Amino acid sequence: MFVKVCGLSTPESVREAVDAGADAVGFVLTASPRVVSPSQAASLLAGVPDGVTPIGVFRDEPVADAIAIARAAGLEWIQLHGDRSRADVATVHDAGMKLVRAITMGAGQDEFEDWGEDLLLIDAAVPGSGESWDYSSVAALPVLQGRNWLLAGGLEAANVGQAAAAANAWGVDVSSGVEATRGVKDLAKVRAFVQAAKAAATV
Ligand SMILES: O=C(O)c1ccccc1NCC(=O)[C@H](O)[C@H](O)COP(=O)(O)O
Repeated sequence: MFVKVCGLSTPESVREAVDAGADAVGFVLTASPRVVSPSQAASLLAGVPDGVTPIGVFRDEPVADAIAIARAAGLEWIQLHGDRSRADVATVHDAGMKLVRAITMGAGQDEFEDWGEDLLLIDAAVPGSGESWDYSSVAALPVLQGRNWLLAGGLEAANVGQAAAAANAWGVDVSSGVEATRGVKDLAKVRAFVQAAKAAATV
């Protein structure tokens, strides 16, 4: 099970996620209680070893702005939430970067198709809100079979195994479920989440 821990803003939380075995870490570079500046993201990157993928997270920014900000932070992967097009995917790849394309569970059928992104992320209606949804609603979608995609929205250590199984997910992403208060990561919750996700059955 691929595990991403998102919304990290301190060296301690990066270290905990990495030591626990996370495959990817997310730095939010858009308006959010978890926002970090490009220079903060750049210094947090120092704690991310080879083999763990650091990802810059954006919501409604034009794709060119997201690319420029991510570059300034030294990031090669970006996660784009909001209204996106196939052309945006090409723009990210033309810039030599990799893309996590985030959609909501209620997205139209076309958005679930493979647009050539490197990873798809299926999230709750409001990203980073901690809201859960009916994870089983995507389990049998033919368009997701054999795809690398991440389940997000309302996950925590206590439900990640069941949620991933219900959705038939390839990987998972968490933010709110590993926080003490909004925007403040709880290191014990980070570790417990990664361990629970890694112990869950993989598709
Ligand atoms: O975390 C935010 O505040 C945020 C703001 C704008 C766009 C994306 C944002 N977060 C993305 C994520 O952290 C994850 O992809 C996911 O939505 C986590 O959701 P949850 O575990 O329910 O907080």
